[in-house]
Order: sequence, then structure tokens, then C-alpha cells
Amino acid sequence: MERQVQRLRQAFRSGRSRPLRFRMQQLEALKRMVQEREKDILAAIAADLRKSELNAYSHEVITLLGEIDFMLANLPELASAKPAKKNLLTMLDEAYVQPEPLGVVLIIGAWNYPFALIMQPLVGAIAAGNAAIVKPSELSENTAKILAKLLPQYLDQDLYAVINGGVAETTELLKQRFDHILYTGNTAVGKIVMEAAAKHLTPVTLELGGKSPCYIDRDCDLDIACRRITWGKYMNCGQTCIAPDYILCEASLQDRIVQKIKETVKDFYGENIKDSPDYERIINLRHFKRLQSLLEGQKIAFGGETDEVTRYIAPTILTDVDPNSKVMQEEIFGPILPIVSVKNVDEAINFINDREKPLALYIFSHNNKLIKRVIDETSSGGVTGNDVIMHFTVNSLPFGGVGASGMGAYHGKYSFDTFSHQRPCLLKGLKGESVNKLRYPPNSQSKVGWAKFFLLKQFNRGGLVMLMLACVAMVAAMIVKKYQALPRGNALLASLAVHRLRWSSKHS
Ligand SMILES: NC(=O)C1=CN([C@@H]2O[C@H](COP(=O)(O)OP(=O)(O)OC[C@H]3O[C@@H](n4cnc5c(N)ncnc54)[C@H](O)[C@@H]3O)[C@@H](O)[C@H]2O)C=CC1
Ligand SMILES: CCCCCCCCCCCCCCCCCC(=O)O
Repeated sequence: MERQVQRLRQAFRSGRSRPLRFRMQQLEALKRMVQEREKDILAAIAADLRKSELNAYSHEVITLLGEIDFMLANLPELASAKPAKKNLLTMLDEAYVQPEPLGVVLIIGAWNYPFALIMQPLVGAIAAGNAAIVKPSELSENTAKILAKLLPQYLDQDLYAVINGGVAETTELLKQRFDHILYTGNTAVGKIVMEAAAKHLTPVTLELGGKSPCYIDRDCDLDIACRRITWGKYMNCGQTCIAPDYILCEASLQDRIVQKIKETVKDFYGENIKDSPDYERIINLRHFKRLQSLLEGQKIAFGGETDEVTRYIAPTILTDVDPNSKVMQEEIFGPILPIVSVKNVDEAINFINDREKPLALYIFSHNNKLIKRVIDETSSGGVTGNDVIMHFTVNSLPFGGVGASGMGAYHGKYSFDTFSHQRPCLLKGLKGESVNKLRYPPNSQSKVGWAKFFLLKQFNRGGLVMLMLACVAMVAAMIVKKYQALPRGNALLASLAVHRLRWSSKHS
């Protein structure tokens, strides 16, 4: 592994990954891979999650293609140097922020969207000019294998590598020095990743999970709210990090919500849910048993059927759920939807704020003021009002957690920024020493006054133009009156002195 990382580092140092043309070529190659090998990719995802190929395409490929297209269209602008505002001392210099690649980055993915969670960050890493190692989840082994097979066929093999394996391999990998790590997965492993990264002072982006609340207001179209929630909760069999984890609502709404979700489940998946091509299965037996245990002692208002052999768990709703019960203590990550009653929106806000900051927050209401109030008085990675999941699909929004649900963000521009260093550059000429003298020792009260003026004085546009004109006029006057004995820098200082005197009298 050490050799592999070193090989990538050498390739990165060669500078090959930096030119925009090269980055664009690699992104085009990724897009070609997705298009030419679509069948193989969808089959792998389907095998891992018993997902229909249509759903695999909708859940994992569409947003990825959107991400690649975004980067291809915006890379020249994203990678360009951005001019920076200057102060008086640097007025004649060049100041800009130049994004630069970080180096060799590591991307560790989770199994629930096994293709997208590797590929989307990889798009950002390539766009920003890095070399990258990707480590797909071992739990989604078919997708892990197809990634290891296809990526080297399409991408530069010295700069981008796939390493497959489980805990042992990832532990070994994490001993290496990387320039950034983007990890998607559970919070406990997030801590392990961060600890390993700290040994090398490697920055991390942690895309973690949590319990994403969904508040349904009394003033709401329940039919629509329940249809959208049913879609987002049971998609991928509830194994979506931003799935609504539980519902908060007034007790009087509970039965109607159950009824409407029940009807929607029938509309979506038919009478026999097990036969629906749109309903997935739990990834493995460990998670199946974990989910089964969350049902113990609960009031099951709908669903609850399980089948260990196929790891099927029916879309399930739990009512009158005690906030202290196990199902409310951990992220569910499965098709179980608890309803917890609250008296009103104030109690809902307190409920949310009493717990770890979630990855997503959903609020359903006709009342926009109420939605804004909940947003203002809580914190979460992201928010969607009157829908679920959809903020993930908007690549102009940063996607990421806050607090226990993660740190950092990606998607679109934010992916590019995550994998870049924003390098401040100030380019000065070698003239102007007469002004520079003001900062060289020995210091004096007068020099401090000058330093304050140069660094603290704020000019608006008009003021700056006036100052420039004053300087030009002063220099011109000096030349005309043949004050050649006075050096140019001093002429400038003379002009500035007038401004400084005026300014100092106001600020002393
Ligand atoms: N914020 C986000 O974008 C997303 C967050 N998630 C969260 O991920 C969780 C589900 O994923 P997991 O079950 O964690 O997926 P997982 O079991 O696939 O683990 C994630 C990655 O961590 C590695 N890993 C596991 N144990 C490790 C260890 N001890 N040391 C080093 N590496 C290790 C795995 O090999 C894998 O590549 C949920 O909490 C979910 O909310 C999932 C998808 C997206
Ligand atoms: C008019 C037709 C519109 C079709 C829209 C399809 C939208 C599909 C959205 C799919 C989102 C997938 C979310 C994946 C989330 C991955 C990370 C996670 O939360 O675990």
C-alpha cells in the first residue's frame, strides 16, 4: 500500500494531473465509462442491493452524470485565479487567490449508494487536479469489483487507483499519509478515520449519518406530504443517509399520516411488496437483525413483516413511540418509520435541539414563516422544506453534515473547493522602497501612524479614484516645478500625507 501511495505521489509531483486539459480529459473518460459500461455498473449495484436497474440508474447515475457535466462546464472558471481586494499598501501589486490541488487524496465510500458515493467525490478530486485512491465498501462487493475493473481502463493508472478490502486493508491504508481524506459512513468509523488522519495532520471531510427529523405541521397537505415522505423513507429500503428517520407531529395527525402512508405504499409497491422491482433489501444479516431488534416492544401500526432468508423488511410505521426507546436512540437506516408526538412546533424545535445535529431536516407546512422559523431555530447538515432528499440533487448546494453528522461538504463547486487549497498570492514589484521604509526598523510613533493609515484606511471607489488623482497631480506638479531633488516615492508620500493627516485627526 505504501508503494502504491508513493507511486501516485510521484505521478502527482510530475505535474501531469494539473493542466485543465488533462483534468477535462479524465472527466470525459469517466463519463464515457459510465455510458459505455452502464449495463455492467447497473448489474453490480442491482446485485448488491437487489435494486432494479432503472432505480440504480435513477439513484446513482443521473446525479453523477450531472456532476461530471457541471465540472466540464465550470472547471475553467472554478480553477481560475480570483482577484482579491487590496489595501493601500498593496494597491499597485497583484493579489489573487489561486486554487491548487492538494496532492494525493483518499476517498472511502459506504455501501448504500456504492457507486455514487465513490464516483461523485472522485469527480471533485480529479477536477481539482489531485491524484486519488478510492476505497469502495466491502459490503457492496459487486460494485467494489466493477469499480476496480473499470476505473483503470478509463483513467490514468498512475494517478488514480482503486484499493478494495475491509477493515484490515482500510486500517493499513489509513496509516499512509494523504493530503485529504473524504470518508462516507457511520460516525464511529468517522472518528477512527479522523484519528488516523490527525497523525499526519491530514484534513478530512466526514460524510456521516444521524437521525434526520421530519416535522409535519397541522397546516399542511397531508396527502402530498405523506407521498413525498413515503418515497424518501422507503427508497433503497430506508438505507439512505438523508432518509427522514422519524416523524414529529401533533398526536391528532398520527392516524391520518399512518393511513395515507399505507395507501401510498400500496400505490408505489402494489399489494405484494416483496414482488415489487422498486423495493430493495437490507444489505446484510447484521443490519437485518439490528433492524428487527428495533421493532421489539413497539406498537406497529403498519408493516412489520420480515423475512430473514431474503433480508426483506416491509415498509413499517411505529406509532406513539417513546423518545427514550432504542429506535429513537440510533440512526435507523432501514424501512422503519417511528412517529413521535409533540404538542406544537416549539416542542418539535426543542426535541430536535436536544439531540445531535442531524444530517438533514424536513419540514412540511403551508406556512412558509413556520418553515423559516424551524430553520432559524435549529441546526442540521441540510434542509428541504415540503419534500425530502431533494437537496441532495441540487449541485449548487453544498452537501454535508454538521456536528455529529459530519464536517465539510461536497457536490459541484463545493467538491472542487474541498479538494483544493485556496492559495493566497501577492505579487509585488521591487520598487517602492521609500514607502516600505515605513515598516522597517527602527520603529517610531510616526511609522505606526503610517502603518495604521495604510492598513486600516477604507476607501470607497470614489475615494480611491480621488486619491489616485491627487497622487498623479502631485507627481506631475513636482515634475513641472522641477522638484527633482525630491525622490518620486517622497512625492507620493507627500500626497498621501495630506490624506493621512485628515484621516488621523478623525481616528486618533
Ligand atoms: N453523509 C453521507 O453522505 C452519507 C452517510 N452515510 C452514513 O453511513 C452509515 C452507513 O454506512 P456504514 O455502515 O458505515 O458503511 P460501511 O460499512 O460500508 O463503512 C464505510 C466505509 O468505512 C470502512 N470501514 C469500516 N470499518 C472500518 C474501520 N474500523 N476502520 C477503517 N475503515 C472502516 C469500510 O470499509 C467502508 O469503506 C450510515 O450512518 C449513513 O448515514 C451513508 C451514505 C451517505
Ligand atoms: C421528473 C422526474 C424526476 C426524477 C427525479 C429522480 C430523483 C432521484 C433522486 C435520487 C437521489 C438519490 C439520493 C442518494 C443519496 C445518497 C447519499 C445518501 O443519502 O445515502
